[in-house]
Amino acid sequence: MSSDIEPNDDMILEVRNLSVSFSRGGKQMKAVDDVSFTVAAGETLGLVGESGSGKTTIGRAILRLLPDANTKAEGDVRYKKTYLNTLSNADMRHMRDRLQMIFQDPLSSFNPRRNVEDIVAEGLVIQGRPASERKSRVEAALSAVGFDPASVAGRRPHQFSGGQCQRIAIARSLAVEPELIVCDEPVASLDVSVQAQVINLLQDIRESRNLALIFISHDLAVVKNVSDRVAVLYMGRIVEIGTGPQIYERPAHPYTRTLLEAVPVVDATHKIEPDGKRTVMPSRNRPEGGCAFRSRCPRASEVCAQNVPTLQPAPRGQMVACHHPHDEPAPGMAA
Ligand SMILES: Nc1ncnc2c1ncn2[C@@H]1O[C@H](COP(=O)(O)OP(=O)(O)OP(=O)(O)O)[C@@H](O)[C@H]1O
Repeated sequence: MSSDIEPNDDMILEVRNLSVSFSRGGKQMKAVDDVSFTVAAGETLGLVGESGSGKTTIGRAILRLLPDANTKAEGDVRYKKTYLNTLSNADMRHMRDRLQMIFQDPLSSFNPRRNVEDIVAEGLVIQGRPASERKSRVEAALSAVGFDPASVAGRRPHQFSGGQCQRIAIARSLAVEPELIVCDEPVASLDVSVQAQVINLLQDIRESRNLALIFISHDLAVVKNVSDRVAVLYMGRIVEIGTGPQIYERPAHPYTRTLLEAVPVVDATHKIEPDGKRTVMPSRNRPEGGCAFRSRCPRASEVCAQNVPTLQPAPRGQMVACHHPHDEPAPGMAA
């Protein structure tokens, strides 16, 4: 059986055994723990998990955008034949033409004194492209995200809505013609109607350019329609990874089911189970040994406290890290 973490011919990105820890007050805190996955050309991988599960850290680690001072990253990140983790800072800067990242709050990444044309041209200036080529590439990128270049190029970022700013950020990424974009919660701060527009835009661009996307969200529903495969993260580890139908129709991990049922979280330390019981959530410190989800898991048994579950093939073909995976369809799904 082919595994979701095994490379294939179309694969352009391979993340293998990635771990990231931050030092805080003299202590090491592991934000990402032994994560492996691949992304193929033109594929969208959804990366889902609740706040603090390590999604942004994975995205930043791929592009080497983590702060050096308090960060320790281990493992390999391979883009085609190049191990990004071994590159000099200068070579990595060049590599960012191929791999880009967009963020939840694009406005904060724009220089407010610059106009849209200069913002979209930023990567092209770093590449040393001549002015005439910059102009035509900026126009093409702005058109690709649905703007009339002549009417927006001279305006400043604060004159645009949140959705429009995200489209400018997407145009800035597209201008350097990347092959992969990490989209970190790109619609989380937008109105629902605008969310759909931005998601549709990303889909269209992906299809027309055979772009690969890593689409980060805390919400499984948001990534459902955009992802070919979905990886579910819990406390820095992938607990389940598979295709859309595997994850949404037959989720095998109890945590994936919790996310799908959208159980309301009361506060940071308690949540309400479907039967109304309040469950204490584990602290951000990973429990020693065993499965990190066990204190929230209705299926937990003794073995869950003893052994860390590793990703194994589930009957429906996805990979799941659980000692007691589900095999029945999700509630409301046909068998
Ligand atoms: N630069 C940093 N220094 C110290 N700790 C950090 C740093 N960046 C992230 N962390 C910690 O690492 C853990 C994972 O954070 P991360 O932002 O990757 O999670 P996330 O899943 O993207 O969450 P969110 O959806 O809230 O952004 C968190 O506990 C966070 O506080």
